[in-house]
Amino acid sequence: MFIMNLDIGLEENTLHFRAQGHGAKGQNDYEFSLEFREAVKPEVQHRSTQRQVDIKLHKQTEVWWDRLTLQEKKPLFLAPDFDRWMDESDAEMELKKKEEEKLSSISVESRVRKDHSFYDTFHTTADMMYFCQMMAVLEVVNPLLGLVRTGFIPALIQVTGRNVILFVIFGCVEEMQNKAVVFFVFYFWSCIEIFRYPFYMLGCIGVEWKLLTWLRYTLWMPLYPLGTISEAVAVVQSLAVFDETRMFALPLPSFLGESLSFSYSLRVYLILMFLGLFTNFRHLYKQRRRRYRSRKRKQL
Ligand SMILES: CCCCCCCCCCCCC/C=C/C(=O)SCCNC(=O)CCNC(=O)[C@H](O)C(C)(C)COP(=O)(O)OP(=O)(O)OC[C@H]1O[C@@H](n2cnc3c(N)ncnc32)[C@H](O)[C@@H]1OP(=O)(O)O
Repeated sequence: MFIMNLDIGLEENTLHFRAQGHGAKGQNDYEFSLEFREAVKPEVQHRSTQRQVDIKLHKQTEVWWDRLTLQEKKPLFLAPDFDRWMDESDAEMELKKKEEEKLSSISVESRVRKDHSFYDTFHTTADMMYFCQMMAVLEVVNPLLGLVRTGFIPALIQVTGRNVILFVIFGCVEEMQNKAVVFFVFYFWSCIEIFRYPFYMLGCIGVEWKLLTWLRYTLWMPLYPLGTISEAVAVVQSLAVFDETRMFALPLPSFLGESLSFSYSLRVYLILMFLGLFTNFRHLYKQRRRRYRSRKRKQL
């Protein structure tokens, strides 16, 4: 049978079908209308093959219907497809299953959304971080001007190290901005500053809180290595991106090849990072000893 001139539509909850078919008995017109018992969604999907036309409609609300059509008497041509037939309890089960699937997809979605906030640290905090790190340049300027007794080299190592990570690795490489490592780097940086800056502020008005002083001179022990390790992870993760995008690649004379990837500079930087960690760790350890030794002497 060949089906031609197919015309299917839905008007006022009534399905209209019209087509011409060419089969064993020659050419025939086929036509029917079905008014549904309850409201159906206005979208009608249909698919026709040489043998049949499949029409798919969805109920407006997924509830059990006592019968399909508004008219009580079933049209003669209408026969159920028993492969898909469901009685009321089957339908209830199906609805329950769908409801459960919906609920579990909502909870997965909200879990994913929560995870997103973890991966979205950069976009939510970058502006604040840029501002703070630009201000942090003063930490290098202050000892130079003799305003504070901070070690110049340790301050330079710390500020330069953080700025390379923030402005170059995270700021310039979009692929890095959604990575979880951003969260860890920012977290370890911030953890110490919550105590260090209030310690300085109180120092300016000649106040000392013992617990705050202890935290300022102790927390760096776990935080500095953790901070440096997270920074190293960020640098390692960015190497491939620099290789691929050729961003900041150094142009070379043609006999040496096209360009030298920035990732090579970063490999050298990785070594400097651990030298920087060692220098600052030693510096902070000395500062701690000086602090507590001088206090003990004062107490004696
Ligand atoms: C040459 C460039 C080479 C580049 C190479 C790059 C390699 C980079 C690798 C770096 C890798 C590490 C990156 C960083 C990671 C992290 O930060 S992880 C998180 C943990 N971090 C920390 O715990 C470090 C915190 N930072 C610091 O402690 C300091 O910034 C410091 C410079 C490292 C150490 O400072 P220090 O010399 O001990 O001095 P101060 O604490 O600053 O104190 C000196 C005295 O001055 C007073 N003072 C200082 N600043 C102020 C201020 N703004 N206002 C008021 N007073 C201040 C301070 O109170 C001290 O006074 P006294 O108490 O009377 O001694």
